Parts: sequence; C-alpha cells; structure tokens
Amino acid sequence: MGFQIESQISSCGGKLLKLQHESETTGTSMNVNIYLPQQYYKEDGAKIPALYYLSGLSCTPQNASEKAFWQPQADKFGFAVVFPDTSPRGADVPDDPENGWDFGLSAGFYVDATQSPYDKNYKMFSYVHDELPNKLDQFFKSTGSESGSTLDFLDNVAITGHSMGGFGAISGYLKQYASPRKYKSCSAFAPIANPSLVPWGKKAFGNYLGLESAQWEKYDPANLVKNISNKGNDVILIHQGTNDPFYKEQLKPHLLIEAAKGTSWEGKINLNLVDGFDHSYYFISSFVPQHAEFHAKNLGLI
Ligand SMILES: N[C@@H](CCC(=O)N[C@@H](CS)C(=O)NCC(=O)O)C(=O)O
Repeated sequence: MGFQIESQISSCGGKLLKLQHESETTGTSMNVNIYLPQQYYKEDGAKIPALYYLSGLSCTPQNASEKAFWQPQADKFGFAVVFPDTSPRGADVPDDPENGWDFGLSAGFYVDATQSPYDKNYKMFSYVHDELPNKLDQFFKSTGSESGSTLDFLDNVAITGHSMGGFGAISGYLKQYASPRKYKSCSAFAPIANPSLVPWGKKAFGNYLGLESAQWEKYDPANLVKNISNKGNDVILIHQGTNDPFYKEQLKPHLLIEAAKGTSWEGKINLNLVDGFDHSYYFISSFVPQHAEFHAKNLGLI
C-alpha cells in the first residue's frame, strides 16, 4: 500500500512532501514528512541517500521540518531527510492515563511495546527501522523521477534525532550495527543517553516494556555500547547545551561516556557541551550544519 501525498511544499531548492499512509506495524494511519533536495529534481541520475531525523517528546513531523533548518544542508550535500512521527495516533490508541506529555501520544520512544494495552499500536522501533524505509523505497521506485535520480532509503542511510529521538537514533544505530549494517552514521542532539536511569525513560520503559531490566537493556545505549563492538573508527556525534533544563535530570550524556569506558566505543562518542544553549530548535538548528557535514562524509557525499 502506498502513500497519500497531502502536500508538496517548495522549500529551499527542493520540496517538502507531507505524506500519510496506513501502517500495518502500528495498526494506524501515520504521517511522515520527507525533504527531497534540489539534486533529486535537477541532477540527472543522482543517487540520493537518506538521513532519518527522529523528533523528541511532544513533536509531530512538523517541528523539525519547520525549525531545524535541515533543508539548506540537504541541498548543499545532496541527501533526503525523513521526519517520521513520534508515536501512533488516533482515537483508539491508548494514551498516558496521567495525561502527561512524556508518555503515550507523541512519546512512542522508538521501542516495540510488549505490555498491554500499548503493545497493539506502539511498535515504533519496527515502524521506523523496518516498515517505513521499505515502504518509502517501494513508493519512490514506483513513482520514479523526471531527472532519473534515485532515492536510497535502505542502504546508504544515516540517522539522527533530538532528546527522545536522540535516544531512538543511538539505540537504533547500535541495535542494527552488526552485519548487515543498517546506518552509515549516527548523531544526536541532547539525547536521553541512559533512559533506564532517568524519570522519562523509567516511565516509558516501565509501561511499554514491563519491569524486567533485561528488556530495558535491549534498548538502552549505555548498555548497548558494552555489547556491540565498534568495527573500527565509527564515531557517534552528540551536541548538548549547558542551559538545557533537562540536561542534568533527564538527558545525562556523561553516563553514556562513562558506560563506554573500557569498551570499543571509548573515545568514539564525541560529546560536545555547548555553552549557553538550551533544549529548543534554536539549539538544534545551530548545530545542524555540523551534523549534516558529519553524515555527508559518512554517506560518501564529500
Ligand atoms: N512540554 C513542552 C516541552 C517538551 C519539549 O521540550 N519537547 C522537545 C523535545 S523533548 C521539543 O522538541 N518540543 C517541540 C518544539 O520545540 O518544537 C512542550 O510540549 O513543548
């Protein structure tokens, strides 16, 4: 089944497509935005890799499309950007019984829930890393492009994200690091670096995954770095603002650096503490150019 194109908006040198589709994984209709760079429309036979951007708590695909300023960078280097939603949605989808914004709708945490009533729809790990890329591949192969350019959503791909999405990006990258490898590179903006130990993570993991620590460890980056071997010189790039109100209580990137000590990831997690920046898209957009260049190198674009 394909995608409905809800709108196509000219942005910078390319187009932002707002898409909607029925997901078998979540059992709901899902929204996703995709930025197709200028090379897709103007360069004959260009091969265009994709960068997946996972948003944070309370976001839809719109937040980053409007405020992260990926588009000029995508045009500069020639990659597409995929902005998935942060959870399944709909009247039948269970939400946070406490009505919080840190769990349930807009807070799927990019894991596959195993606990009732969330296990029916909250399958965001499989959705983001499996169903969505495969469906995008099929859809854009079937529509083709006038320039003969092709989009690669499956092989030459990279991943990044913010806060809950920063966790989702690092977790997804590490979980699929072994052969056949999925993402060529990973970066994160203010990630929830060790979710098992902080309130946002404990609430989400407890409700989605149950109370067994072994289930949490399958997703927690601070555990994954201990079990997955860096194949060489792969680096995870992280930026964290020092004025971020969530830095000390919820994000704790130092715990990931600590966890990596004595593992193959020691010295390979490039944590940049940036003075004065907060948690907002003013922070994210300030460092998007550095992250874009990092991914462009790993995607073979420069
Ligand atoms: N409760 C607040 C704060 C949550 C928050 O800061 N969310 C971050 C991700 S963890 C975000 O990206 N918010 C949306 C935005 O800034 O556009 C809200 O709903 O905006």
